[in-house]
Amino acid sequence: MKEKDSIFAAPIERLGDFCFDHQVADVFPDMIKRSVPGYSNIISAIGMMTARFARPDTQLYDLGCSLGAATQEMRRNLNQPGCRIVAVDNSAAMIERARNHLAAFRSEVAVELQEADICAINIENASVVVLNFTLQFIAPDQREALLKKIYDGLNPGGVLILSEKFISEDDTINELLIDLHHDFKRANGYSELEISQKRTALENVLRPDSPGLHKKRLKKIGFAHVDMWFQCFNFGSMVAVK
Ligand SMILES: Nc1ncnc2c1ncn2[C@@H]1O[C@H](C[S@+](CC[C@H]([NH3+])C(=O)[O-])CC(=O)[O-])[C@@H](O)[C@H]1O
Ligand SMILES: O=C(O)C(=O)Cc1ccccc1
Repeated sequence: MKEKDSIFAAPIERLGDFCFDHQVADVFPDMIKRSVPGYSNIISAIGMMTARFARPDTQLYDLGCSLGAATQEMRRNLNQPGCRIVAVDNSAAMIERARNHLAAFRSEVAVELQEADICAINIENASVVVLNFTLQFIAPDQREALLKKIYDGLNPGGVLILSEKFISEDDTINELLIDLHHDFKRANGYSELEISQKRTALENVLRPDSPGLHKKRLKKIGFAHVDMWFQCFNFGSMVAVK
C-alpha cells in the first residue's frame, strides 16, 4: 500500500501494451494523482454531484472503479435512503484491492463490487452513473452502445459524470495541451524515460475523443443537457443529465 509508481522508470526492452494488472493496482493511487491533472478535484465534485442527484431507492454506478476512489466519495456524500452503489471493474487485481480499500471506511451504504466488463452488465433504476477515466479504454466502436445503455438505465433527471483524457480538434492546441500534461508529469517527478515509455504503452489502449465528439454523441443518444464542467490541459470532466 502507498507505493510509489516506478513502473516505467527503467528501460523496458519489449514494451507491451499498458494493462491494469497487480503491478499497476499496487501503485495506482500514486500513479493517478501524479498523472491526471485535476483528479482530486474531480473526485470531490463527484461527491457533490452525488448529494444533488441521488434519489431515494435508486442505484448509483461507478464504472471502471479501480480502487473505488469515486465509490468512496459517492458513499460519503449519499444522503438518500434505500440506495445501493454498484462498482464495476474488469481487472481482478483492482477489484481485490478495492474490496480492502472500501472495507477501511465505516459506512451504512451498501456497495456491490463486481468483477465484470462494463459493456456486459445491466444498468437499471440509476440516479447517478460515473465513468471516471474509463470510457477512453473502451473500444471506440463500442462507446456509443455503452453510453446508450447508461442512458436507458438512468431515470429521468439522472446524471452521467464522464471524465476523460481528450484530444483537441485544433492540432496546435492539441500539441500544447499534451506538452503541458508532460510538464505536469515532470513537475510530479516523472523522468523523460517514464513519460515516453508510458506514452508508447498507452498508444493502442487509451484512445481519446474530442470534447466535440463526446458532446455530439451524448446529445444524439438523447441526453437533454450536456456540458464540460471542468478541464485542465487535455483532461476534463463532462456532465450529462437525462
Ligand atoms: N471494459 C471494462 N470493463 C470494466 N472496467 C474496465 C474496462 N476497461 C477498463 N476498465 C477499468 O477502468 C479503469 C480505468 S482507471 C479509472 C479510475 C477510477 N474510476 C477512479 O476514479 O479512480 C483510469 C486510468 O487508469 O486512467 C481500470 O481500473 C480498468 O481496469
Ligand atoms: O499517465 C498518462 O499519461 C495518462 O494518460 C493517464 C493515465 C493514468 C493512469 C493510468 C493510465 C493512464
